[in-house]
Amino acid sequence: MEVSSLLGLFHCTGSEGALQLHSYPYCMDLNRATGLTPHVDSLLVTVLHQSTTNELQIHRNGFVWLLVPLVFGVLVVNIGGSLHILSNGRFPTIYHCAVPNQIRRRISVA
Ligand SMILES: O=C(O)CCC(=O)C(=O)O
Ligand SMILES: [Fe+2]
Repeated sequence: MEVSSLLGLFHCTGSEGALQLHSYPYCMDLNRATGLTPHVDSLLVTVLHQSTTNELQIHRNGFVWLLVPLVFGVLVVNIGGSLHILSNGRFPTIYHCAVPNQIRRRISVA
């Protein structure tokens, strides 16, 4: 399916989207901090920049959480639930979360 067709389904006019800024203060006691709880993104795609720490985790094979490596200058693309449905699962969405760091504040832009 062409991107223009997908945008047509959502009645996008070419400038739809949202910018989310996340700041996770450091927390020495991780039992007292939740970060961003496990979820799937709902829209087509999320483009994420992790600036300081690699506390983004993805859920694989139904039981294991993997850390997404922090690579300088690299953006993470999360497939959203809408794209999962529209592509009949060809582009599967992924369950993910962000946990706080014990010594450094985490900042991300999505
Ligand atoms: O801060 C992060 O790394 C995760 C952000 C996220 O999952 C989102 O904005 O949907
Ligand atoms: Fe997300």
